[in-house]
Amino acid sequence: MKRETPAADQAIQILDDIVPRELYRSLVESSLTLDWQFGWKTMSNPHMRYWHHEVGYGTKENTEDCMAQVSRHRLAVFGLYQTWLTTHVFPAGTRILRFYLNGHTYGSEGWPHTDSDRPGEVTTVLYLNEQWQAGWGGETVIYDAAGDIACAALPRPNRLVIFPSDRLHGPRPLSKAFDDLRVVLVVKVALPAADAADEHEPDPALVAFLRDGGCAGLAHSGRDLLTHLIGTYRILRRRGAAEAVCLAGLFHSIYGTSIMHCTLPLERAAVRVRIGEHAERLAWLFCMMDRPRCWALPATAVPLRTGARVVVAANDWRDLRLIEEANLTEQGVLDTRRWDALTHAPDTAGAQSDRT
Ligand SMILES: O=C(O)CCC(=O)C(=O)O
Ligand SMILES: [Fe+2]
Repeated sequence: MKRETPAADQAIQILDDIVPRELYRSLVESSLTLDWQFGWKTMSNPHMRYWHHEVGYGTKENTEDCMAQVSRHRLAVFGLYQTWLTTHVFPAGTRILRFYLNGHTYGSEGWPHTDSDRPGEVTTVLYLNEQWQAGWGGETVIYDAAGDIACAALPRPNRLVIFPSDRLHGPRPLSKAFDDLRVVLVVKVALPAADAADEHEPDPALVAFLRDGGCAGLAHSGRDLLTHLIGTYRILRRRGAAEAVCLAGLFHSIYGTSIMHCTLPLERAAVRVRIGEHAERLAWLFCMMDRPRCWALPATAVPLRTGARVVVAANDWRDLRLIEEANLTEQGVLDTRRWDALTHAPDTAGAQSDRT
């Protein structure tokens, strides 16, 4: 009986060369420096063992966002990749549940499995081998409901495969002719529920306060300042940042900054009443700090625009960097070099809070 070729499976996407080239190269280079552990297994066949490096510290049962752990990895490029995924591939409100790399050699195999049985979750597989020959095998195969092959993707360089996590899938064995490590970067996400669209929006009363203060009339990064502030708030919410940090992000340049000189009629006391003392102080510090110079300096002597120096507490310093990262991401100007400077700047923050 002649079998019809199945129509393209809409739920599966194979995307070539969409990860920015510099980011991809950096991921490949980073994968060569990792401490790999052998013995990772797929529950569907525990006899099959392979190499593994965990970045997101999640498990299959995990439903919590692990973006913060990914950002804390020694290699900043993983944070950069998750930022790219959650701003360019997935909608606002997407949570990252798993983030790891697997390595297979000839003889160390995976096995067909599902990643989750919860609906609304999606698996992404990025191949990190810089060349691939068809004869080497190692395709990621995604099966249909009848257990037949719906899609087979060769692990080609800079190829990203995306499919629902509840679909049966797995890597095919490698040929003996392949004498290297097949490396995949796997990120599993939970898409936002359709009715949770507003979860990442700021309080309309605060937006009205900023608009009344003149933020909508002030040009910023090709748009107006209010749009930029709301975008920064959304990014921080997506990252799971604390409420005060998100609010500081929403107000982060209202007093002017070393880059943007503005004098909006916004009184510190009025802002404090609306977003709380802690958030206001973070916003004020962010405006006053001599950025970007301060990121390369220790938090024990943070230079302000006035020439004074203050001591910033360790937690506040980390939160201020998080705001800067969201601020630059929102403007689309965060490149690897800037990210590294932010995340690897001296972290010798002061023990007590500044009193400015
Ligand atoms: O290596 C692959 O092709 C698939 C990886 C995978 O399915 C997983 O890590 O859950
Ligand atoms: Fe999987």
